Amino acid sequence: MKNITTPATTVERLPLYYRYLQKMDSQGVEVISSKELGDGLGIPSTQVRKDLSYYGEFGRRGVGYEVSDLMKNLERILGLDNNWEVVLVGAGNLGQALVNYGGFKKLGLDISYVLDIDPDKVKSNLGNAQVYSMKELRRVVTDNDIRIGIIAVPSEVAQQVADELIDGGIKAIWNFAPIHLRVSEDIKVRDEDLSIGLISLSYYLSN
Ligand SMILES: NC(=O)c1ccc[n+]([C@@H]2O[C@H](COP(=O)([O-])OP(=O)(O)OC[C@H]3O[C@@H](n4cnc5c(N)ncnc54)[C@H](O)[C@@H]3O)[C@@H](O)[C@H]2O)c1
Repeated sequence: MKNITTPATTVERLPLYYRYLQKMDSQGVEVISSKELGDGLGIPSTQVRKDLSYYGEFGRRGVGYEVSDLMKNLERILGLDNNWEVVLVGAGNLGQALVNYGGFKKLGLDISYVLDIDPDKVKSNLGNAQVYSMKELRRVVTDNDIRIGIIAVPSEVAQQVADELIDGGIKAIWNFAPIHLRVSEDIKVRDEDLSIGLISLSYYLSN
């Protein structure tokens, strides 16, 4: 696999391809061209072909890609064939919305464990997950060999929560708290800030 030099922008587009293929598959589409795939996502077909070429030779010239075959390859490339169990810290407004969203599970990403510091929330159920006390963090993470954690706590405590997750064995963090987390190089952090999307729309309307 040539993904050592794969540009980050290509990696960001792979989930879009995968999701679109899932949609096409559910509609019974068996073969798709790079043009159809690109048109569905607003991405030039040349870019689609280039992105996929980092990972091998998929599809046939003049015919296109077999949808199920390309999906399987993307599942492998994206690690979605692993069926990751995910731990979420912070059963507040955002945490509840994330747990209740059914789309992650369809991608093989299951928010199976939720932790919170609030005793009123501990032992309650959130979606299919039970809420655990923070005292149980290490046990939950190590016993279940969980590698991915989501942070949905106030920013003042996010670093401390990140440290606790990492101590427990978490290797990748999806961080929704609006702070920059300090972590060692072997930990992958993905910051998510929905307000940036809204602010950028405000910017475009103002300029
Ligand atoms: N990135 C985004 O787009 C986005 C959108 C909304 C909220 N946020 C951020 O997500 C975070 C949560 O927002 P919210 O609206 O759900 O807040 P909230 O107050 O509704 O929920 C926070 C939860 O974290 C728990 N908590 C507090 N300290 C904790 C600790 N030390 N350990 C474990 N749990 C702890 C609280 O008990 C509560 O259940 C905030 O940092 C907020 O800024 C980000």
